Amino acid sequence: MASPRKLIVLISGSGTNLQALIDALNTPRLPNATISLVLSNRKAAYGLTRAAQADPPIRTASLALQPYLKSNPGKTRDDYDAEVAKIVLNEEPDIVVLAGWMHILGDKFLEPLEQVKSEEGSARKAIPVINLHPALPGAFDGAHAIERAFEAFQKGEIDSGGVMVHRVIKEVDRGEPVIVREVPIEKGESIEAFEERLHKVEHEIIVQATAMVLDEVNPVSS
Ligand SMILES: Nc1nc2c(c(=O)[nH]1)N[C@@H](CN(C=O)c1ccc(C(=O)N[C@@H](CCC(=O)O)C(=O)O)cc1)CN2
Ligand SMILES: NCC(=O)N[C@@H]1O[C@H](COP(=O)([O-])[O-])[C@@H](O)[C@H]1O
Repeated sequence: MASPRKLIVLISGSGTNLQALIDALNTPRLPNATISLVLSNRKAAYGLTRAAQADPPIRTASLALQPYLKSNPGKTRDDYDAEVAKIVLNEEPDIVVLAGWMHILGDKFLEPLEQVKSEEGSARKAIPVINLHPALPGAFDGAHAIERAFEAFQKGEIDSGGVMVHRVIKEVDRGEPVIVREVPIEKGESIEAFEERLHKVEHEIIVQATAMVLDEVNPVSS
């Protein structure tokens, strides 16, 4: 059997989508795959506990922006992004999955992943980065998308929310969609009820999209 395809998962919070990926590892939904590292930009993220409690345990790391800047006087957000890229590239992953990673990544992260050098120094293919976003393409880019969609529904501006996994580019949430799923909002339902249905869809598509993009770069049969 070929060596397992390597995921790195970036998180900031509870990690329920990370858990969906963990639960799918080496099943027909995500065959011959391993999560080599879970990186959080918040050290208190419960997703780090989920990774540590996985069987087998998954390596974790955390690097928060503000403490990084405080302990490295003179360093900038770009330096932080470059450090995140270094951590990621050190793992030599097949794919990077942003699963609730709440930090906008700049060129100092994106560029090194676009031009990964092989041992001989020749450029080889990019490492894909995908992101889970709880909105339809172009609807509610950025943070707090669920709340914004629900509010727009209350105002009669939309009748459906949605979820997508998209490729990550510099423009936030504007990368090519990999999977898009509408999640209708029901009249009179609470935001909690809407969110619960939406998260269920997230937990499905994050696994499906990861498997799809993994198969593009390192097919399971290879
Ligand atoms: N270059 C890109 N970086 C990121 C993308 C992307 O598409 N391109 N997706 C985001 C995920 N995301 C929405 O899907 C998102 C996350 C966070 C923010 C944001 O405003 N972050 C603030 C800090 C907010 C906080 O710490 O609570 C910031 O980075 O200054 C917007 C969109 C991940 N990165
Ligand atoms: N803009 C990015 C964004 O809002 N991402 C959202 O963060 C949550 C992470 O949940 P989790 O930590 O339980 O996986 C998910 O709902 C995901 O769509």
